[in-house]
Amino acid sequence: MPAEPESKQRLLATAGVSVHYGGVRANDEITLAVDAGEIVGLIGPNGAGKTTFVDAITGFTRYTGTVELGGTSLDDAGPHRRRRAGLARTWQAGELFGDLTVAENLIVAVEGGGVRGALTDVFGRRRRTDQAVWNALELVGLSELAEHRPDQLTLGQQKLVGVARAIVGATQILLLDEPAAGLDTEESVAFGGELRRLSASGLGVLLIDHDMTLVLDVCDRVYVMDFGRIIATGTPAEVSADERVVAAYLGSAVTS
Ligand SMILES: Nc1ncnc2c1ncn2[C@@H]1O[C@H](COP(=O)(O)OP(=O)(O)OP(=O)(O)O)[C@@H](O)[C@H]1O
Repeated sequence: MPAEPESKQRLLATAGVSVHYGGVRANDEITLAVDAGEIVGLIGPNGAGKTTFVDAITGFTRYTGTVELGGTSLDDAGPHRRRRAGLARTWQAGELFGDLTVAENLIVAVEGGGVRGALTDVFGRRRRTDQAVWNALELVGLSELAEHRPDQLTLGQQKLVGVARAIVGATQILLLDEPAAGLDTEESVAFGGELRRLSASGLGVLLIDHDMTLVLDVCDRVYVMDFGRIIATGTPAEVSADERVVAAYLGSAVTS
């Protein structure tokens, strides 16, 4: 077997991940990898099993198979330990707190325990949090908007706050579940540029989105899921030319 190129550092590796919901085989033997600095797409029709996969690897739903981060198994770890190990996710409905500033939205996420507890925490802990919050905002290019409220931001910027909120603290892999939903073409292009900048910092990104232009533009590799299985994988050019993928998902939208 050919050796992996030395420059690639494997961060996330799953093997044979399967999830059953009653009689539904929501994930069927999913084997997938994300390297440092890489953006990997996971696409497929509604109900294909994409969110289930994120739920499984982040420890929110039971699975069989194996999930490793940096060569260490996470299979016995709950969601909090997986997050502390460096696996971060966004949620499909990732609304921000409208009454809090951008920075406060991140502080609440990292410290938990409610808004008041987070904002009145002891001095030392706040300082560490402030640094982590600042770093996350820097990574998505929003540090100048830290004291703004969400309604003073464009929708694209609000989406980036959601990304920053997910990566506060040590993060190796970022799992993005439909992060560009609702963005217009221009905002989606700008969002994609920020994702590329973010991955260039060494983060591995798994991007789930129905915006095919975004996925095919920013991803290094793409996995295509249908009925819980991976039906194709390759570069954006390879998967968009794959007949099975076109039949299952892409239709004429991308090929035209
Ligand atoms: N908690 C659950 N209990 C039972 N069935 C579920 C549960 N979550 C998902 N499913 C089923 O598992 C299958 C995969 O759903 P999933 O939400 O993972 O798909 P998806 O690819 O993320 O879809 P979408 O693109 O619409 O978000 C579907 O048949 C769904 O109805």
